[in-house]
Amino acid sequence: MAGVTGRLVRGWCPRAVRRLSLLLTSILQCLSFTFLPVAKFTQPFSSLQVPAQLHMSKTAMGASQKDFESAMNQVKLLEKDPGNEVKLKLYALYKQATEGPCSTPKPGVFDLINKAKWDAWNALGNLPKETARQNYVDLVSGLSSSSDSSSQVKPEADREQAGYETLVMTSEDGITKIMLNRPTKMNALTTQMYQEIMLALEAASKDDSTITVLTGNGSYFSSGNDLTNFTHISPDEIEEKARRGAILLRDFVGCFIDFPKPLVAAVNGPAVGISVTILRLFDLVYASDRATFHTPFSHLGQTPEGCSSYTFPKLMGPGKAAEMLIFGKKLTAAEACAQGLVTEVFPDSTFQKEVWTRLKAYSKLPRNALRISKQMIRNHEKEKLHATNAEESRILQERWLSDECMNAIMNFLSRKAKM
Ligand SMILES: CCCC/C=C/CC(=O)SCCNC(=O)CCNC(=O)[C@H](O)C(C)(C)COP(=O)(O)OP(=O)(O)OC[C@H]1O[C@@H](n2cnc3c(N)ncnc32)[C@H](O)[C@@H]1OP(=O)(O)O
Repeated sequence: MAGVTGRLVRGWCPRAVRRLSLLLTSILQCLSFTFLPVAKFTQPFSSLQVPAQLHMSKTAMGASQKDFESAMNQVKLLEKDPGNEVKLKLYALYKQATEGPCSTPKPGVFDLINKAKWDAWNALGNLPKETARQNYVDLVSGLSSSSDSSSQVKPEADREQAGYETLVMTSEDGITKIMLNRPTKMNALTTQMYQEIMLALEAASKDDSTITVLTGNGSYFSSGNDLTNFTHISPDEIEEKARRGAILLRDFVGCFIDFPKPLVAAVNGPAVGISVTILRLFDLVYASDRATFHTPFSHLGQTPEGCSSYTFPKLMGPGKAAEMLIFGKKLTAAEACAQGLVTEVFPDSTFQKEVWTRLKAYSKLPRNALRISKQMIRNHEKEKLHATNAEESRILQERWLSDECMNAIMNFLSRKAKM
């Protein structure tokens, strides 16, 4: 070590050489931690949760305390992460079986994980302790057998993460891919989808991957907010729905603002509304030349979100931002690239191959350096982004109650009926 340092700094004073040598030694020590093998995933889920609908099959007999304890031990030995949804079910059943119905105060909206756990437990209502215990045992037994069989066929690196209904989440080659999966509805974002994306981002931020990618299944990246989110609401519920929608929007966009690792959008096709505005919160945006970028907010009686009222004028100047955000001008992929919204455009025929080859190469770069550099670039404006997000959500809450907005949504929904 001292020899290497000595060669590097020939001609320096001995004290400086000693200091540099010490510094290099400590850097190498730190790096050695980075290369330690990742411990096998055996995180205990004992504090986590079986669905209420996991019927009453054996409930009449009831699982014994011994069966229950043995199921808790089995959970700790699971080799495959059963996914967030199942973990939440395990958690809720465990709490119900041991403490009875949920009576603790509801965690705040920003406390995402504890709120999801509280919601799952609370959803079990007055399910009797014995039934919860039996359902827990049934669920774990199902998990153990499926984990036995799946481990024989699926390689560790390519496991699809269970528990999402509107997404497909996979981790492979240091890349976690979150794929929007409602291709027949152009990946329009339902309330459930916003929530699942938040959970997926939370999981991706903590997993071993280097890069996280958001993409769409089918011909669209996403057609934005699902306009049916605004339907089936009785007049006395409207204000409460708008209030909750604004909270959901703020939390959703907040997850992108705070995401700690390099985040890439692989825009496989047209993008509309919120799926366009959040792109400025990604570190790289790769687009197929078939993609278009459309924010028809005024047409819908709505206003910009995803921090675009701040990021777009800063990126492309107020005039170009106004064309998009106020007048709803749709950009081609090449135009979006010229405005800096898209990093690079690829021919649709080679989009997948080129993007994934590029990302696989990037994912081999030192993970911590990528993460720290991303945070250095992003930290400057985080506060401003959160303030913008809160303001945009507040204004949209009012817009959703306006006649302009309601009429525009009714027009869209009645369009098919008129055809
Ligand atoms: C709490 C969060 C708030 C966040 C606020 C966000 C603001 C926004 O995102 S605003 C943008 C909202 N999105 C739109 O305005 C797009 C609406 N959709 C369309 O204009 C067209 O569907 C589209 C141009 C995307 C595609 O047109 P086509 O190629 O003609 O396909 P179809 O219209 O036949 O679509 C197939 C199928 O999907 C349904 N669909 C598509 N997008 C949406 C959507 N955003 N909301 C609800 N449903 C959507 C469409 O109705 C069709 O369904 P079926 O009729 O049942 O086949």
